[in-house]
Amino acid sequence: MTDPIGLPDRDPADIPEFDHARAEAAVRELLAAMGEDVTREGLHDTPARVARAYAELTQGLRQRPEDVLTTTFDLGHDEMVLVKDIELWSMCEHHLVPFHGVAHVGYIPSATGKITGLSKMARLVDVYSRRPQVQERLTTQIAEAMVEILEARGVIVVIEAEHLCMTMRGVRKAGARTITSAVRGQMRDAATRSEAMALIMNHPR
Ligand SMILES: Nc1nc2c(ncn2[C@@H]2O[C@H](COP(=O)(O)OP(=O)(O)OP(=O)(O)O)[C@@H](O)[C@H]2O)c(=O)[nH]1
Ligand SMILES: [Zn+2]
Repeated sequence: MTDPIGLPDRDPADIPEFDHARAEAAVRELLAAMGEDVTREGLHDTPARVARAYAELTQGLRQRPEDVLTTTFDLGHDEMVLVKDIELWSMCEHHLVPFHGVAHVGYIPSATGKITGLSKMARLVDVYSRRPQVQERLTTQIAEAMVEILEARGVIVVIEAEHLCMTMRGVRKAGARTITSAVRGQMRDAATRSEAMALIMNHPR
């Protein structure tokens, strides 16, 4: 699969194991750069903890979308399926701080009615969220994977997220939400798209 936003899509098999020793050394350096005393008791296990946390937060780099979208049934269903409000936590690749929000993923199955388990759509969101990301790429990657793996005739992905790099630092605009969408195939038809958007936006908030 090609990455729509500039990155060659790396095969997870080509990505080396998370290098814990290297990450620990880097965290120790970062603490030292802050002026912290890296030998003080409270920080003793911090480099190892942070390394483990980042290994977890970036585990999507080592996962393939096709491995999570495996369960397909052939029900001959050819109407829209939409899973709303899938919680997501990702990490902005500019500042390595979180952005979080929800993803809404809808599709119209292939002509043969190939559908996937609903939880698999949420797993797909995780695969792409647990990487250093920008919201636009995250949105497009989810849509492309749905098209390519499920051969979906139409796909819509809408992500609403708050970026902590805009909230806890920088411009400090708490509550500002960024909305991105990616629409493919039959979901581009005006009527279908507006039906999907109405279902997505009509959430009780
Ligand atoms: N398009 C896009 N921008 C993002 C995303 N996450 C963070 N950013 C932005 O990336 C930009 C990086 O801008 P720079 O000027 O290089 O960095 P900076 O000096 O830290 O910028 P400020 O955040 O404005 O302080 C900022 O405007 C962020 O808001 C994202 O998912 N998509
Ligand atoms: Zn950021």
